[in-house]
Order: sequence, then C-alpha cells, then structure tokens
Amino acid sequence: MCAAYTCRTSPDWRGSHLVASCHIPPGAVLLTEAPAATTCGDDESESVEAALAKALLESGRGSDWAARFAAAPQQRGGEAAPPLSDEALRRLCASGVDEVAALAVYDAVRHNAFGLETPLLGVEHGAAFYETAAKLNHSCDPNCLSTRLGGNFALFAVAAIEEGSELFHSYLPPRLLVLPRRARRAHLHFPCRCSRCEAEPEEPPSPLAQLGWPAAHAATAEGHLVGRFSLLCAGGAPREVVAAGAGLLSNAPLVSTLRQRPLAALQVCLPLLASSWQARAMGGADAAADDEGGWCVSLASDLAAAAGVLYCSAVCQRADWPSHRNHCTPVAAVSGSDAAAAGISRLSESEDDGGEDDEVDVPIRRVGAGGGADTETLEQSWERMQASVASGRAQRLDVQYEVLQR
Ligand SMILES: C[S@@+](CC[C@H](N)C(=O)[O-])C[C@H]1O[C@@H](n2cnc3c(N)ncnc32)[C@H](O)[C@@H]1O
Repeated sequence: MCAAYTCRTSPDWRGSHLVASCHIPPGAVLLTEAPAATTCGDDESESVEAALAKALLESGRGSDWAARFAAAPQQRGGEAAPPLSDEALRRLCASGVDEVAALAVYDAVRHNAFGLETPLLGVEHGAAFYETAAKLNHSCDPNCLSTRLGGNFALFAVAAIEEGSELFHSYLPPRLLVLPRRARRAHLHFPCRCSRCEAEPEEPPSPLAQLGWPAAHAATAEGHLVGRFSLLCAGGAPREVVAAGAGLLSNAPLVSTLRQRPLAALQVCLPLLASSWQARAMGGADAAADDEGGWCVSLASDLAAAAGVLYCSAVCQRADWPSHRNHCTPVAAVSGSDAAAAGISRLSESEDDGGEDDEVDVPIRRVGAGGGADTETLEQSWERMQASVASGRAQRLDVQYEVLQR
C-alpha cells in the first residue's frame, strides 16, 4: 500500500486533518505512533494537562513547536480543559521556561491531548500527546479505529476508504457511539460537524429526559416507554461467553446498529470478556448454577444502564438492593402525568419499600425475533432465563419492550 495519508489544512472546522492518499482496505494499519510525552496524572496538585505541558516543555518543545498545533480560530471555544491558572503558569515557568512558551504548549495540549484509559475498566490513568494523531478529526461514524496500547497510539481502517477521503476516528469511547446525537453531544467539548451528526435530526427534548429518565428510553407515538436491553447469565469460560455474545447477532436491531457502526461491536465484546473474568473470579460455572448467587451482567451497558439495573432473578435483585438503593434514581422522582402515562409508578412503590417481598412486576410486551409481540412480566422473563441457565449453557436474554400503560 502507498503512504496511507497526507496532512491537509482547510479553512473550515476541519483545520489540519489527515486524508487518504490512496484506496485503503478495511483493517489496514494506518499509523502507529509513540507519544511526544505522557503523564500518569498521579500528582493531584496539578491537572493532567498542566503535567503534560510540563513534560513537553522539559523535553525542549516550545512556542515554535506548539504553533503547529494551535487551534484555528473557528476551533477555539468549547469546553476543552480550562485555561491555565496563574499558579499553574508559575509552576510551569519554575524551571526557567518563558511564559509565552508555557502558555503556547499548554494550549496545544488542551486542544490535542488524548486521555489514556484502561481498555476494559475504562479507568483514566493519564494523558499523552501524539504529534500526528493530533491532526485527526472526530466523527461519530468513523472510518478508523484508534486505540492506545500502553502509551502508544495505533490507527486502523474499519471501512474501505477512498483516496482523498478524510480519516476520522472517534474521540468518544465506542459505547457512546450507539447513543443518539443529543446524548453524544454531551460528551464532546465542541459541536460536532461530522456527517452523521449533520444528517441526524436533533431530537426534540424528551419529556422523559427532562424528568431525568434515561435517554435511551423513547416514548412512542402512543406515549409508551420503549426500551431494549440485553442481559447475559454466562458460563465460566471465555469461549462460552464470547459464543453467547456471538448469539447476540440474532438480535436484529442490534445487528443493524453494529453493521452501521462497527465500533459498537467492540463495546459489546469488552463487557463480555470482563464479565467472563468476573465470573471466573466468582467461582466459574458453579456461580451461574447457584440459585442464591447467580450474577447479572449487562451486555450493551449503556442500554442496560439506561433501562435501570437488570437482574436475572428476584433473588439477585433483593441481594443487591442494600447497595443499589444508595445510587438508585428513584422512579418516585418522576411524578405527575408523565409518570402516570408511562405507567411506572408501581415500579417505584414496589422498589422503594425495600421489604423482603418486593418484586418488580412491570408488564411488558415482548417483541420476538419474528416481530410478533406477546405480553409477559419482567419476572416471567427472568424465570425464562433462569430456566435456560439451569440447562447449563451460557444464555442470554434479549428483550425489546414497551412499558404498557396502566
Ligand atoms: C485534535 S484537534 C484535531 C485537529 C484539528 N483539525 C486541528 O486543526 O488541529 C481537535 C479539534 O478539532 C476540532 N474538531 C475535530 N473533530 C471535529 C468535528 N467532528 N466537528 C467539529 N470540530 C471538530 C475541534 O475543535 C477539536 O477541539
């Protein structure tokens, strides 16, 4: 393959950006880059950005270097890291660096640095500056996947890219790419101009969102709440878990999401593997077979989180309640006609009295693979799944549901 990309500059929001210099097949490795500097962010007295600027200044980078990364006027603003405080500037200059250089390097960092996080847990552990990767713009429907391995940056094509097309990766973690535009926007520090955002209508503020109800729930024209979740009670071995995850591909709405957004597929796999390891730590296959100690795992974690915490059984739900009640968004907070229309008040009452016998018993309409719908309660769904788990195989339960009006 030819040198995969060239750097171009345009006067619009794209500023400096990377463009394919030939046809690129999916899967091609386009860039691997060591950082110009990294920081592990363990000094609580300064921000990771200030620490990174300090490391760059100490390696001899100054104003001339920083000018290559200065944000174009149309890219300024937004909510990137805050400007440098006087105290932080004083500390940066303590080693003899002049103020102009310190401010310029800090500015380059605040608009171009990458956070470093652990792949599975998503724990932030520092930041890094990559000189070439800094030129990559963001898209919510990216044609490239970037990853940080150790402190290094790697970029892969996830689609065929035509010569002359811009290379985009996502500044957002894959799990957030399945969210609608408004929800994604909250995680970016600039108004996104990518083709997906430009094409997606801005959703009108949902009455449910105003009530603090999760964004992944949408009200149908009839005013019902619609949600979707995938839940896995898996066996103890990674291959069982991954096989069950592959089974998820029979879920038509999810498949279409994954086809359109290949990065979302990664996010489905990572929790699967994490859950598998967790299962092993908890005693492997025996844990799954144990009526009292079954464990609950969400697959598409954003959807599951949005749907509330999902349990494989009333036993698990009760067991978790002492801890869950501390961070539960009380459904009781959703009051008035919207709540009544959504038919969620009974869920609130049954969850909130905390007694031994509380069970979530929301009627749902289950939408089967063939599109036919029948009605069952969540409790009946859990029972179905428990029966599957008792059969000894890794099982999952995918339910697309409407909460029916009462
Ligand atoms: C790491 S820089 C990317 C390179 C940048 N084009 C340049 O000229 O330096 C990140 C900045 O580019 C802009 N940017 C990147 N992707 C964008 C997008 N999809 N929509 C709007 N602005 C974007 C934002 O201003 C963001 O803070």
